[in-house]
Amino acid sequence: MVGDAEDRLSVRTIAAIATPPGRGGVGVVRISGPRALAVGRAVCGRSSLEPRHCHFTTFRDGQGRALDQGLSIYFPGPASFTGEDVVELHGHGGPAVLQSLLNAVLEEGAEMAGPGEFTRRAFLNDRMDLTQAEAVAELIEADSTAAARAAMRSLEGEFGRLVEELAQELVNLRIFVEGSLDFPDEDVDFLEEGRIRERLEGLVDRFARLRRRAASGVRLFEGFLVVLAGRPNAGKSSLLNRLAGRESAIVTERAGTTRDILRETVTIAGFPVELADTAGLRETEDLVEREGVRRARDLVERADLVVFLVDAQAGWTAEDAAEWERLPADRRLIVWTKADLATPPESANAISASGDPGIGALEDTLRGRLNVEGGGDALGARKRHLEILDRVGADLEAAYGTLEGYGSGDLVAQDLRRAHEGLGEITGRLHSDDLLGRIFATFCIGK
Ligand SMILES: Nc1nc2c(c(=O)[nH]1)N(C=O)[C@@H](CNc1ccc(C(=O)N[C@@H](CCC(=O)O)C(=O)O)cc1)CN2
Ligand SMILES: Nc1nc2c(ncn2[C@@H]2O[C@H](COP(=O)(O)OP(=O)(O)OP(=O)(O)O)[C@@H](O)[C@H]2O)c(=O)[nH]1
Ligand SMILES: [Mg+2]
Repeated sequence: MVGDAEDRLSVRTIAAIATPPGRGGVGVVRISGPRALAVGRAVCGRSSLEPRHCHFTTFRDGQGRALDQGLSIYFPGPASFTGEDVVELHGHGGPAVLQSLLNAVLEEGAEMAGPGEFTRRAFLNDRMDLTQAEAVAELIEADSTAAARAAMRSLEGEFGRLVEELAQELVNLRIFVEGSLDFPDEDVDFLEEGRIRERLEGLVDRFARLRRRAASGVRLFEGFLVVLAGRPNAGKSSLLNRLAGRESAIVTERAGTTRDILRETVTIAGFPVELADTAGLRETEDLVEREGVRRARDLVERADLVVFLVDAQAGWTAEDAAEWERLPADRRLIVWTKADLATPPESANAISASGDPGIGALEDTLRGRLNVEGGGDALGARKRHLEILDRVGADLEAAYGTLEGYGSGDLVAQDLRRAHEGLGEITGRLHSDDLLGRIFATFCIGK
């Protein structure tokens, strides 16, 4: 018991300003750890704080100087955000007053929290799994309601639950396959009895659906890069301005107007899309323009989609054909411009500054090509998750392939074990200090 008490006290009591820097109506200092109540009582000058009640208090420093008036709340562990004793001081939201409140708390023995340390503790105290802890950060980072909704699905545990369900099914399969290894003579029977093949098929399907929903969630945060490319004067800058809804780029009748890359972010079906206007593609002696063309060609390589604009009046030239051939074949789209001056080929994507055809059809085409329709069931996720899901997917495919091939239980078992371990890294069932360090380092202090 003495050991327990010592363990408990060796845990640092942490504190930080939980509200963003700057001025606001209210600002919050949060304290968590074994000494939270003692620290809170001292700063609030009260001998008691009733659990989960709001108290109106004058906060004071060690010399009894009044710092602020506010509300204090005590959440006894484990029924708190971190699972530890938590005290919150809700003061006024000014930088100096909050800093003085935090200083008083630190003087009473609390220590400054590191980035994400509150949420890290919530995870380590089993208040949430790793997908939920990461969803807290995603929810805070979300810039669109669609992204926030996806983060909320993960915060409520949907992502973690789906991963756990798949992991459970993997356990069941592993029991059958590894069981078959102990009885090599009955190899085939064991595998037959467990209907391993159908179940693995089902697992691969469910897994692919989860992968798609997580990828959609990552996209909601990271967005798409759409590059407007084409010959000089094709109308790239004009299109950028129309899609952005403002006169962002210089438009003139002179070919070679744009040299720098110009970026505007728009929202398509809830996804952030970065549009990049680029220098018209051509060989040129002009030093500045040549650098612009080089940058345009570089950016095209990183685009999720290249919209290749062709001047309908000038028609499809040999130069257009040559430039089109240089674009990545699976990520390019032709759009005819200046449809008010000449008729583009039938059923081609066409736009015109005159408004007929308008930009609505092009936006629909972009939606389709970027495949954003599936955003409605997105799960808040990060690149880290996709990397793991890709690895696990490859393991499952390998297991299936082996089973199809010659049914060696040994290799199948190995692949399934690897897949199972991968899923553990998502929820944090398997975690290292190093992994947690990398994840929580990206959080803000006070979270
Ligand atoms: N003032 C304040 N607002 C906040 C937070 C906070 O820490 N403080 N949060 C921080 O991110 C979020 C809310 N998260 C929280 C999660 C759990 C508990 C909590 O006390 N849980 C207990 C009791 C639950 C209950 O009464 O039903 C528990 O789970 O046992 C509190 C906040 C957003 N708003
Ligand atoms: N009539 C008509 N003129 C257009 C249309 N789109 C662009 N233009 C004109 O075409 C000229 C070139 O347009 P820009 O948008 O600057 O073309 P760009 O592709 O950015 O050209 P560079 O920056 O030189 O590569 C300007 O005079 C525009 O007003 C259109 O749909 N109809
Ligand atoms: Mg331009």
